[in-house]
Amino acid sequence: MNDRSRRPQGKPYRPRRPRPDAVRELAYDALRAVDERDAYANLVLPSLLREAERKGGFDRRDAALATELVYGTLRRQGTYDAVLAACVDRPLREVDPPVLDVLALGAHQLLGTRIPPHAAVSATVDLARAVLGEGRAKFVNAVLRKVAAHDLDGWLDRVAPPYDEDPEEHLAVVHSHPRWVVSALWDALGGGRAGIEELLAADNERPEVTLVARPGRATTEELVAAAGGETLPGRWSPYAVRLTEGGDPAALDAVREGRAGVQDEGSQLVALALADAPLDGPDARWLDGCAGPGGKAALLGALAARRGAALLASEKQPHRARLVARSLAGNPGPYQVVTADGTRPAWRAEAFDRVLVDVPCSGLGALRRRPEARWRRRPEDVAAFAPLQRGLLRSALRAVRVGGVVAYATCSPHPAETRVVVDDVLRGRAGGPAVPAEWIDARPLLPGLPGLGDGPDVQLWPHRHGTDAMYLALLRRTG
Ligand SMILES: C[S@@+](CC[C@H](N)C(=O)[O-])C[C@H]1O[C@@H](n2cnc3c(N)ncnc32)[C@H](O)[C@@H]1O
Repeated sequence: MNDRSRRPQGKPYRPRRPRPDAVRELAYDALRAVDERDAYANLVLPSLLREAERKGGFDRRDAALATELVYGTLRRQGTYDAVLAACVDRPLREVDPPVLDVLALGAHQLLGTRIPPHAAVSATVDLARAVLGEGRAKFVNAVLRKVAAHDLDGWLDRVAPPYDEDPEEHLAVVHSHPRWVVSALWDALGGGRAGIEELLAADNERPEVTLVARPGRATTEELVAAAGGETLPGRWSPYAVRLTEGGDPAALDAVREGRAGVQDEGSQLVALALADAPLDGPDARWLDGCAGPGGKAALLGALAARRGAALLASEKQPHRARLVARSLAGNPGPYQVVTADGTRPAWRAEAFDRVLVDVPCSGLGALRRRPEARWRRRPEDVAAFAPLQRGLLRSALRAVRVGGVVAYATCSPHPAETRVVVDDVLRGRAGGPAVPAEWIDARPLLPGLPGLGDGPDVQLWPHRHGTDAMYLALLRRTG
């Protein structure tokens, strides 16, 4: 008698259809949202995690694994695509996107984690059965068995061209960046192979969560005590605390009450350098012309309050202006939040003593924070920002009084968004009159930071400074 004949009469046979484990199912849902709806992983994942925790049976370790699977799969997508292309007998663009997402999730478990290979394959095939069906699960199984034949280094030897033959393509595959991004970052950084490799590797690391204790509102000691031991002081900013074990910043009272916030040290340094730039004459009116969502505005507001200065925080997008208002709520000194287009300002010329314009940009300096961003950006995006960046800088220079200081900042190191924009505006190139202004050497305003180059502007780097790749130019209006 075989097993089949022993089944109780009347109960229909159902092939085994195991439930995939909840962690992988959640990771797959996040990858689909990023792929299908252009969602941002750092927004979609927390909401999926909250939902899973609400339903129960999903603990902190599950959340950590799901986060690692989603972020790692997205960051390493370029490398995994090269590996998968070698294991699939048709072009990857002919493979359905949901199947590719499952394959990439499996490849990450096999090549980028310590999950044992048999567990990585079987858990991913279970997921495939549930979300793709039996036929495609067999395909997933066959492909992942091929992927499992080598470790990551073994695959890189096979799929990346030798560095000597094609350095940019080699780095693109090994460090999982689009080739044009490798090229752009290398141009901006300069130097040889070691530096660019360190930068690309830093982009693939999960950044520490850094907090800012807004001066006069919270102290770093308070944050360290509340965070419970797993912290380090900031590398450069006296107001920074690093949560070395991650942790949940929203659980801290100071963060919930807006007295502290989550803020990369690079962003803190931009606000501090503007506040500390030498100034003759009055120092009473400060402007943040591109304030949303409000991180730098909140630090500037606290610094301005200590000096008896007032801050005007302006933002074009109404929903982002609301976020600015939230981040400034409770600021101890005078401030106002307005919704305004910074290129057609609602304020008088020469009304301010210090002005920040942290302009919209390609974000190539913050790739470690947004794992999918590098695959979404296109080379033409970089040039597309330039007219707006020039317009905002010109308006900022008109808004500041003679002798006052403007800080121009980007979270991109691309010269077309940084030095070229500033030079164009100072020289009256690219469609606008020259505004009389001179450079201020920004380097002494970032004390202790190594490798700041020849100045007068400053470019920060993740691999050198542990910050996002923020750019800062400081200018003084001269006429
Ligand atoms: C890089 S973000 C600023 C980040 C902000 N300084 C912070 O630290 O939270 C640039 C901001 O400029 C805003 N923006 C874009 N075009 C603008 C314009 N014409 N005038 C004013 N703000 C603008 C964007 O909506 C975005 O919120």
